[in-house]
Amino acid sequence: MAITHNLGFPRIGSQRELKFAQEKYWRGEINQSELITQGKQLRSKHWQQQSSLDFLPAGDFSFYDQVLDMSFLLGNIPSRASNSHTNDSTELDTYFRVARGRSAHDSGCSCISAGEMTKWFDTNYHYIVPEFTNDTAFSLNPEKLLSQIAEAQSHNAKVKPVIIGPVTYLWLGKEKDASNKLALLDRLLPVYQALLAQLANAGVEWVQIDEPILVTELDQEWKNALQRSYLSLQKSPVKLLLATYFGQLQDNLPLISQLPVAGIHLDAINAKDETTALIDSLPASSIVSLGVINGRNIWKTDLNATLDWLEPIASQLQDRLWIAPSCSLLHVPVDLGSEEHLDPDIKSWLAFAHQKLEELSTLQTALNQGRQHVTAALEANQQAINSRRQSPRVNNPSVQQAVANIDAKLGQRQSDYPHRAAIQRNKFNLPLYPTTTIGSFPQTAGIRAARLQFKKAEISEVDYTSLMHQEIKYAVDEQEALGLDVLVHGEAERNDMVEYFGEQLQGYAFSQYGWVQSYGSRCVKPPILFGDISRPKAMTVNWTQYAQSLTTKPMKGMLTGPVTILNWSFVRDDQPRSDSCYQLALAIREEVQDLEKAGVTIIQIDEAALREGLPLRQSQWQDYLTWAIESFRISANGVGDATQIHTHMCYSEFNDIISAIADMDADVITIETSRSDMELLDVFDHFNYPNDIGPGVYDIHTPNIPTQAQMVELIEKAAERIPAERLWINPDCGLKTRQWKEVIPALQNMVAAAKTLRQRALKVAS
Ligand SMILES: CN1c2c(nc(N)[nH]c2=O)NC[C@@H]1CNc1ccc(C(=O)N[C@@H](CCC(=O)N[C@@H](CCC(=O)N[C@@H](CCC(=O)O)C(=O)O)C(=O)O)C(=O)O)cc1
Ligand SMILES: N[C@@H](CCS)C(=O)O
Ligand SMILES: [Zn+2]
Repeated sequence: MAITHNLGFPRIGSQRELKFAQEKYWRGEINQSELITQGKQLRSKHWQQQSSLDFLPAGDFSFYDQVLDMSFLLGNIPSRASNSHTNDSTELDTYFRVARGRSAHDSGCSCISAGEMTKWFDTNYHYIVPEFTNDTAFSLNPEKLLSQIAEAQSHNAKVKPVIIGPVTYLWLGKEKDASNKLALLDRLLPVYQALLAQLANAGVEWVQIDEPILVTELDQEWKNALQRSYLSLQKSPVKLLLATYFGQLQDNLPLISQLPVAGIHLDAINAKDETTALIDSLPASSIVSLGVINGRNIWKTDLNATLDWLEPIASQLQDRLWIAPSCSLLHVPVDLGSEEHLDPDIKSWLAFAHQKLEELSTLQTALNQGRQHVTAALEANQQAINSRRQSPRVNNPSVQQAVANIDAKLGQRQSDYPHRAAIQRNKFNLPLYPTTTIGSFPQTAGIRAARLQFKKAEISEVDYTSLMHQEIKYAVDEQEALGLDVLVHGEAERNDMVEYFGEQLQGYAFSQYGWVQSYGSRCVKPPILFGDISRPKAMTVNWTQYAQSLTTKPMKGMLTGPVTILNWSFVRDDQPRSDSCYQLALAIREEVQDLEKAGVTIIQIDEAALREGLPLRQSQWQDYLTWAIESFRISANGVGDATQIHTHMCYSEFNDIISAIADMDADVITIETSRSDMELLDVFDHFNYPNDIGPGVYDIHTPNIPTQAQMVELIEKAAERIPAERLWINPDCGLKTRQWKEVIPALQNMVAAAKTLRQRALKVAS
């Protein structure tokens, strides 16, 4: 009998109830008990929605982030936040302080910097990085998890708590001093032992312990740590289901099969080929959990094909087979049923979290009772699979031909950088240390409310355009007043830098409620790339032209690049990612050329997700970088020498891919560096980056306002590595999540910093 379970359910709620409750709490509009009640109601609803499962997950809910929850469970709370307890502050307040920081301005107390945030493996989810020092001590703090387990148990179901394993937990964190985080394992393991004992006391039989690092290339010391950890946990009174996901085990397969755990979860979407080897290498008593429903995309599973493959495995494994989605469903939207406007054909091809669990239940019935018990469901599924395969809407021969015709010339600028730079210097006549911003200005409640009204047809397109023009004018006037050199229109009209383009490209569908948590309360609605991509008409030209008409300063045309659009969309599983990327590149190239024709002289093509799209295994990087960089070049390089191409990336750990970044051959690249105190620029000590670069001097992720002196110091550090003539001054990233009252003083200081540096340069010259 195959058993079903789930690795985790989306926590935001089908209507983003959690987001709205969190933000209300932070604004002081609801109190803590109201927030806690909202969390409880959501969990209860989500367990009801998962009631067909044999095991319900618990511990997958979070008020901000599951890694931060783990830090609190293990008593690893940064001292700057825990020491700032005031009499009336609670653990939840401390938790949010670590997650979000605290500005002196808001609290009247000293400011506390937020925990660092970084992406969760190769997803668009971001976690709060655990912090470690030589003095880090751990202590068990299990009340919250235990109470969620009790809540889940009240649903009359077996409950399987979900925790992050000790080795992945250490791997995810950052040493804040010279310590070696693996040295902390001996302090950590007793806390895990105590935790597992408490879970057993709570009536738990199985615990899912996640070690996704097992799909990455691990040094021997990390492999040893895994071995040591699970040897030390083998006597625990609960059974451990060791979960891996997001990829193949490859050379970690022999290691995992030796670990003394009661079961292994394998991502049988990405590592399907390893199933037999894993089964063969495990002891005869081991549970094998196969992740057969893709937890990273929104396509219906081909249930008949899955059963063709699974049935013999089920016969072999009998009661030892568990089935589940490949990973937590955190990465997919909640419920397709909420969608009212999706094209019916396309909707019939899709499955969100709720539907994925229905698929799982169908598979279970078919395996345990025979396919004849779910004939109708299997037939309907087959119809949907066939409809998608045969749909003329998926295939556009002219797009496929255009991709087949791509040749090296398409990725080449007319002249090399020094030649272009000379032409552009003459044309733009910018001062030393030119100042600019990354594109977006605050997405105010007013802007979002106007868009909502427009979407509900409560205001006309003319009214909406006029409201957005007012916002653009406001942003341009502010930038003029600030004295910035190269302006942006502010992106007011964009809901999101990827969804906005998805909405306008043929071959994309977009949902109403397909939200996925990106970090904290922030969500994204990845557009759905279902067919060959083409651009019916210009997407940004009118807005940019309008903005340019308001100023004599250069106005950057602002686009999202093909690699980022791809990496932040739900993509096709019926062709290689590279093919979809080249199609996007051709569409963006047309937009770039239209902007140039419309007189836009500087065009920024953001590739925020190029670095983060790197495969989890370094051995696969080169292949990815080859098509990703080529796609960027195709999109960017169809312009004349006098048109200045900028690109922007917010994750700047470039050390290992710097030559690929240089190969992009953008005239100017703006990057995130301020949070690392320019340390990320160390790479330029030994790599002579050839083009212009704007290392961010203003950390936009905090409300704290950088001073002029801080920014001068940062740029001086940058100038030690990169000639001043090639340096730009800008924030780390876009300003959409900030408020105008923060942005204005910060940019005033930034412009003043540039002026100070110019004066210093003049003095040196004279
Ligand atoms: C740079 N980042 C991005 C990533 N991925 C993307 N796809 N886009 C990115 O920008 N990944 C890495 C980082 C992650 N960072 C962020 C930063 C900010 C957000 C964010 O602010 N998300 C918004 C949702 C944005 C959006 O699409 N808004 C829509 C809908 C607005 C809305 O909620 N309307 C309400 C009514 C509001 C009102 O009346 O005031 C409604 O519909 O009910 C829009 O602007 O039209 C968020 O709020 O979470 C995400 C990732
Ligand atoms: N142009 C975008 C880039 C974000 S990575 C913005 O400014 O928001
Ligand atoms: Zn950015």
